Amino acid sequence: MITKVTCALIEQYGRVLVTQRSETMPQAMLWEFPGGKVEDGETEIACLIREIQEELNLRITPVQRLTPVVQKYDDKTIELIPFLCQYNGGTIKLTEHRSYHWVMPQDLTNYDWCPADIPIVQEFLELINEQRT
Ligand SMILES: Nc1nc2c([nH]c(=O)n2[C@H]2C[C@H](O)[C@@H](COP(=O)(O)OP(=O)(O)OP(=O)(O)O)O2)c(=O)[nH]1
Repeated sequence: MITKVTCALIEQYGRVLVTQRSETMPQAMLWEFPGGKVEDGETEIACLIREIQEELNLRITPVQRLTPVVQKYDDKTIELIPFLCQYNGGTIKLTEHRSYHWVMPQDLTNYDWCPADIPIVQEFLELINEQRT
């Protein structure tokens, strides 16, 4: 069974939002793009909007689906589905995470990422470089 998980690359003023998982979550203390598991009967986009509202109190619009990553962990296999997202409003209130940073793209590789996020960071950096050339 593969668990579908969506995650949001929320951009604002040239930075992207990254969140750190708490001590009590699976993949504890690692950095990720916020999001969560798709519920039965829910679309990926509805899931992401709901999760970002619940976890961060932010309103977003997913605008571009990037390449999903299948990752096996000890207890489960996930398909992590990333979306580039537009920030629409709200002030961050953390309900689950330990912390968050707004990060310049060139600094993204300095974080200790959940394994599934590493290819997503790479794809995001390639996209940004294409936009610049
Ligand atoms: N939200 C999110 N989860 C990620 C990312 N990368 C990554 O490996 N994951 C993993 C961590 C978790 O094992 C799973 C997401 O589930 P979740 O965030 O809803 O975790 P949860 O605390 O509800 O987990 P669980 O106890 O119900 O198993 O995907 C990411 O960028 N964003």
